[in-house]
Amino acid sequence: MRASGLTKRFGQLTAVDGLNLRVNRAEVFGFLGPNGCGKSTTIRMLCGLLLPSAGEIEVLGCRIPQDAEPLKRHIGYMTQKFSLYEDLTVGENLEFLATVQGLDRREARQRIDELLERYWLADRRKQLAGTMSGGQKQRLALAGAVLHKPDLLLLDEPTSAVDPQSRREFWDSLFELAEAGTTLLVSTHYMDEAERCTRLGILDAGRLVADGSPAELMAALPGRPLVVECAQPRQAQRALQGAEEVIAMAQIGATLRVLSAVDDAHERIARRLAEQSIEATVKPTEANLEDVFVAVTHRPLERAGASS
Ligand SMILES: Nc1ncnc2c1ncn2[C@@H]1O[C@H](COP(=O)(O)OP(=O)(O)OP(=O)(O)O)[C@@H](O)[C@H]1O
Repeated sequence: MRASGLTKRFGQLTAVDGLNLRVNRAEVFGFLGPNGCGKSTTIRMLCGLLLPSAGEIEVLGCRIPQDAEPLKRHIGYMTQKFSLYEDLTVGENLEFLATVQGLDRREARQRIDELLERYWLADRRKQLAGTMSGGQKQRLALAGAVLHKPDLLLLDEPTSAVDPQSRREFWDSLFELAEAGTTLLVSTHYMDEAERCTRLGILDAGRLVADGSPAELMAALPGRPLVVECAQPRQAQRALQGAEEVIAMAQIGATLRVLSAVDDAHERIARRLAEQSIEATVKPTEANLEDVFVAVTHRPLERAGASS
């Protein structure tokens, strides 16, 4: 999948701004970014549901939007909001989708049986979809999205409404699909999910601000992360605000994570805090994706993942 100069304007707002993107076959490409940075808009353009204001898209050898119709048979799309029929049973939802996808009756019956088994839904076939838990609904939505064996699956924050255990199971299912050759593009707010992607694109205000494997992004981090442990992390954050050696800061639980580009940051930060009579321990720490996120978006993670 390739996109170049991809842009979407809604009136005065440029939601996606000149995005260049390349996703290779069987890759698990993660889209990471704060709320409203343009992830959903990009995904909707990539699967031909939304017309770009400018730019070119090529998916599985087809040009979007010109060839969007034949491409629909080869791609699957799953949104963060449950979009199946709550007043139909699990089985009826899949049967309906199989009809929409043009599967013949025998083929549909076989495929539905297979997917109900694979996604642990076999004993829920007759249950109304609306009465299932968040995790079960997402498994059903995934079964629906892969019913026609798409080559490319686009998932827009598929795990935002499910608990950590269900998220892990859901990701196991995604890797199973990738292993079988499906290309996956998945947007997420969660760092643990981002870490599992083979490649990541970080979006901020409609622009791609980082692109690479999690290891590459961490290696390219400008500077070294430090952890400041003190009784009042917010007070420490205020004391370091605007300091020239600080690239970015984020409060993580009871500690403050500080990114700095200078070699003697450790001593300089400890001195600044001492000058303001803030008792703190400053320690170097291993870089993680959260640091990359904070460095490229200049936003703390809590705010980025606060809603949806
Ligand atoms: N149909 C629309 N009309 C007007 N503005 C829109 C429309 N769709 C999206 N936007 C705006 O475009 C921007 C990007 O929205 P988008 O939903 O793509 O972000 P996102 O990164 O998916 O956010 P979230 O993580 O909250 O789902 C936002 O400012 C949003 O309000």
